[in-house]
Amino acid sequence: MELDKMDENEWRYHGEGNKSLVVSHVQLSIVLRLLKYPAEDSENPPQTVEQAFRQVQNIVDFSSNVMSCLLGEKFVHSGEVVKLPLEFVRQLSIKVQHQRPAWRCDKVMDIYSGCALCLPNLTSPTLHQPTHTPTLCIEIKPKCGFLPYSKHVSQDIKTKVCRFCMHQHYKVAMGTWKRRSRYCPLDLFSGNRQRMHFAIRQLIDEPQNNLKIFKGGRCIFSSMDGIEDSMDLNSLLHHLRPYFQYGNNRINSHMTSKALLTDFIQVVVNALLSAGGGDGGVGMDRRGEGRSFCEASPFNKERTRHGSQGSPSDSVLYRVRQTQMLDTLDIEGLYPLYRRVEQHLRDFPKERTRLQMDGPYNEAFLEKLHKCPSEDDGSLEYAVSKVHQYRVAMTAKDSQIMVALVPSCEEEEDDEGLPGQRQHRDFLSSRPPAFSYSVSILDLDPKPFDNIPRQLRLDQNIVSCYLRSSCALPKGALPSHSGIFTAAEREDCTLLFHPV
Ligand SMILES: O=P(O)(O)O[C@@H]1[C@@H](OP(=O)(O)O)[C@H](OP(=O)(O)O)[C@H](O)[C@H](OP(=O)(O)O)[C@H]1OP(=O)(O)O
Ligand SMILES: Nc1ncnc2c1ncn2[C@@H]1O[C@H](COP(=O)(O)OP(=O)(O)OP(=O)(O)O)[C@@H](O)[C@H]1O
Repeated sequence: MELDKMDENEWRYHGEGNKSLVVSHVQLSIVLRLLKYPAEDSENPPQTVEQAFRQVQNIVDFSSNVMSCLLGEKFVHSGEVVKLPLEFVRQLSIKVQHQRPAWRCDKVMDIYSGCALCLPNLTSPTLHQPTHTPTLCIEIKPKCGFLPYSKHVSQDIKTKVCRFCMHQHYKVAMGTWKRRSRYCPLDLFSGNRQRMHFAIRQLIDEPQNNLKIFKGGRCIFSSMDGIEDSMDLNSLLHHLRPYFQYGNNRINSHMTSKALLTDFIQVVVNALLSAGGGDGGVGMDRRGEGRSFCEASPFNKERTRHGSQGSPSDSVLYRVRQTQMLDTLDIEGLYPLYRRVEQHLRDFPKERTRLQMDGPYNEAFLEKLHKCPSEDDGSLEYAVSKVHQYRVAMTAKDSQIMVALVPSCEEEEDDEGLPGQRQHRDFLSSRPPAFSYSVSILDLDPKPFDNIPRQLRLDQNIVSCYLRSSCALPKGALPSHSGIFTAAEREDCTLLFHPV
């Protein structure tokens, strides 16, 4: 890629989240991830070019020096900061505007700084021996996979029902989504194949922003139109069918939709549970802590034949969950420590730099993260360490897992994997046809220190809303798939939520 000869026609809209917009190159297997700003800032850039550059560099450093050590290098692609010509960025912004989902247009692409992150395109990895079959890619945003076990948790419900399942009630009440998802992260992270299968099936039924499927680098299944349902199961099955017609199925050219979906999910489960060997990151083993079932999950516990032992310690799920569990105190226990740090910074503003509240994310930061007294000794250092650990856990709770699959055939069995991606590659050799695969973790940006009060408010709102809506359900009734709150009640909700 020659930065001085950038042509917007060689790039297309790929996707976006809350903070960044991603475009992919039409030929090369790379993407550019550009910052987004609130639309009201579109006339005046909210930060200088230097600040934008620092922000993107911080993302790279946080990913490569911190998250990669915890999650395992093989899963993490930190990319590099690039400085793009402003005219190219402006033209690109115009070109992609009409493809952006309306619900994301409260933010605009940064057209002022020219800074972007260049990453390998994980939805269409280049193969040493190119195959004619396009890569199939599944992106899952699993969210928090454990129940808090901290003594600081004030509401018993938080130790029984997971944050995602409670949050679903709040999202529906607020009109974010029309229906609640029946996906539960504790099922996905359980390591139990039946529960994982069930979890992925629920994601397919109600993808929200937790599931996207790509074929040949193009998104073929998601609910990116927000509350308008855009996903179509039949169309997904149509795309999947050629990958799963095998043996007798191929000859008979008929495979039931159920069998097709079962095989597809099985391949994804295999990839999520598989190892990849090598480095495994440096997380703490907390597998035994906390309950492993969420009471709101519709998965019937009786169906679990062999219990849930947790995922293998070298799998992506294990690494993500271990890192999430650096949130040992829960937001309720963390908040007083945030206040301790905040008070100190108010008294000594220059300390913000020494304490690395906004980076740099280097070895010294990692050391602060690890060197934490086991008990609160009342020190600033303890509070800072815990705040840093919490922010790292937040990043892991909001990250995405990308599984890229390519059907493997004998001629390809000697190649060296999915190049451009340092992670492992293996053959999934169970009943469905063998696939070579790569697993990556995306969106490993640092979460700002100043977001912590918002986290506490959101936590209180979610719990209040859940308690209110679960009281509204008849005893023993399964959660319904419709909003519980009227517009007036929604207003009322806010009165219940305690201000911080
Ligand atoms: O707080 P949560 O759990 O709702 O997570 C936010 C996500 O909402 P979700 O519940 O996944 O739909 C939210 O995702 P959406 O915009 O809803 O797709 C963002 O990922 C947000 O992160 P950031 O502020 O952009 O860095 C996320 O905020 P952080 O809490 O990670 O800062
Ligand atoms: N390296 C990559 N290769 C392929 N696709 C990518 C890559 N990075 C991001 N994407 C796609 O772009 C989308 C948006 O990226 P990302 O999740 O990083 O945005 P974000 O704004 O940080 O998200 P969030 O809402 O969590 O803050 C992803 O969901 C994914 O589909």
